[in-house]
Amino acid sequence: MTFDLAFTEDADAESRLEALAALTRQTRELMDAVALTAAPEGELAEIAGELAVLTERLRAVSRQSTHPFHIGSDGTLRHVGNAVIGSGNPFALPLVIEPDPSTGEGGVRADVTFRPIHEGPPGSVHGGVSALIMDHLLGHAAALAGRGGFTGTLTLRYVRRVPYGEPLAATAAVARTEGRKTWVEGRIADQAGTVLVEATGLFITPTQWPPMRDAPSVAG
Ligand SMILES: CCCCCCCCCC(=O)SCCNC(=O)CCNC(=O)[C@H](O)C(C)(C)COP(=O)(O)OP(=O)(O)OC[C@H]1O[C@@H](n2cnc3c(N)ncnc32)[C@H](O)[C@@H]1OP(=O)(O)O
Repeated sequence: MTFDLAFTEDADAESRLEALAALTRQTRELMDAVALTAAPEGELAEIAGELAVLTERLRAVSRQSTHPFHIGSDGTLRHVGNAVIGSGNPFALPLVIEPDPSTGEGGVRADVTFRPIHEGPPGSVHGGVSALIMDHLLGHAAALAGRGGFTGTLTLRYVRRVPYGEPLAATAAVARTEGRKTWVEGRIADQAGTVLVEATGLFITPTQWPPMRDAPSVAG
C-alpha cells in the first residue's frame, strides 16, 4: 500500500494553500447560504448564473486529481483534499482533531458543530453524516495508537437525534487489538455530556503499511 506523498515546504506553496483554504471557507459559507436562502425565484436564477461564471473560471484551471498527502513546513502530515478534515475541500466540516490521551490509547477529541447542509430528518443531522465523522475520528484514533489502517466495519447506535447549529463533542479511543485488527469506540455527545451517537469501528492494518507510531501530527 503506497500513498501519493507530495512535499510542499516552500512559502509559495503554503501561501497558496492558505488562499485555497480561504476560497474553501467562502464556498462553505455559500453552501450554508444556499441551504437557508429565502430569496425570490428571479434572484435565485440570477445568482445561479453568477455562480456558473465562477465555476467555469475555476474549472478552466482544474487539477487532474484531488490533493495528495503532503508534509507541511511544520512537519504536519496534511490531507488538504480530505472529505472530513480537508482545508481545501468545501464538503469537509472541517473536523479539527486533537489528541486526548486521557480517554485511552489513541484518544482523540474534536469539537463539532453541524450545519443546515447536514440535514437528514427535518431539523436534525443525517445519520450518514454522523457516520462519516465517526469513521474518520475512529480511524484517526487507530492511527494515533500506531495502528493505522482501513475501516473494515463501522457500527453506530443512534441514541438521540443530532442537532445542527449546536456545539457538540466527538471522542474516540482504541478499545482492543488483535493482530492487525483494532477496535475503536467513539461517541458524539452534547455539551451536557448526553450521548447522541455511539460508534464502534474495526480497523484493519494492511500487511504492507508504513510504520505510523512516529507519524507527524495530522491536519487538513
Ligand atoms: C492519520 C490519518 C488518519 C486517517 C483516518 C481515516 C479514517 C477513514 C478510514 C476510511 O474511511 S477507510 C475507507 C473505507 N474502507 C475501505 O475502503 C477498506 C476496503 N477494504 C480493504 O482494503 C481490505 O478489505 C482490508 C484492508 C480492510 C482487509 O484486507 P486484508 O487483505 O488485509 O484482510 P484479510 O483478508 O487478510 O483479513 C485479515 C483479517 O481481517 C478480517 N477482515 C478483513 N476484512 C474485514 C472486514 N471488512 N470486516 C471485518 N473483518 C475483516 C478477516 O476476516 C481476517 O480476520 P482473521 O485474521 O481473524 O481471519
